[in-house]
Amino acid sequence: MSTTDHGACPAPRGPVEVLLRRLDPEVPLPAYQHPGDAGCDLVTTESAELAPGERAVLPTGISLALPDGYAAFVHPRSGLAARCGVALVNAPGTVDAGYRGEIKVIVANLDPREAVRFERFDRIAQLVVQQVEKVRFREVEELPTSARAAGGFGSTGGHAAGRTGPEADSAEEAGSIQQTAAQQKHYVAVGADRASDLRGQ
Ligand SMILES: O=c1ccn([C@H]2C[C@H](O)[C@@H](COP(=O)(O)OP(=O)(O)OP(=O)(O)O)O2)c(=O)[nH]1
Repeated sequence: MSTTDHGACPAPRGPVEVLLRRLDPEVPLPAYQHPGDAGCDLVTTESAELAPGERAVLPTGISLALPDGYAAFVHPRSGLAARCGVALVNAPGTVDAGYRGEIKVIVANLDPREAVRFERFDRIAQLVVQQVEKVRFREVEELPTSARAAGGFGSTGGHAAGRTGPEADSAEEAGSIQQTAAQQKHYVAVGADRASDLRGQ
């Protein structure tokens, strides 16, 4: 469909070709699960077990040559995060266009009580490839004004705005302890799905 058929909507772009090398001959190629998905899944080629609070750097068995002007970002999988407490320590990990080494995933088990186990070829993260701008910094004495100015870190209200003094802090603390107990009940309820989420079944 051309641009004129849709008014202001640009025509969809075709996929960008990215050169990929398998470092493990059996590793499946990263694949998008659904049309329209932003990320394709990365698997671990090594099994691993992480105790609560432990982290590991897991190999994916692939390396890439991204075109200039692109980068790939290693993002967490929300199902693993919600069901197992698995996070990526450096999320999102940045894979530079010039990097030719194996892509690795730095996983951490944030669950306070349960270990998490990854088997070979479990899907542990997703890779989002994006165009990135190269900028040239120009130093100035003063920046142009803006509506937000230097406001940040809760300046528009909400959770962080309440934490202003010792009393507010202890009320927050009591609230968060209650919340943790409620969350732990929820973890037990969803725990049965932990294994299936790793494999996406
Ligand atoms: O989650 C990640 C993050 C990075 N990398 C690879 C690709 C990236 O191009 C390279 C370097 O990453 P980064 O620049 O984040 O690391 P650094 O600690 O700044 O190291 P360096 O000094 O090598 O740039 O490591 C991964 O495989 N997985």
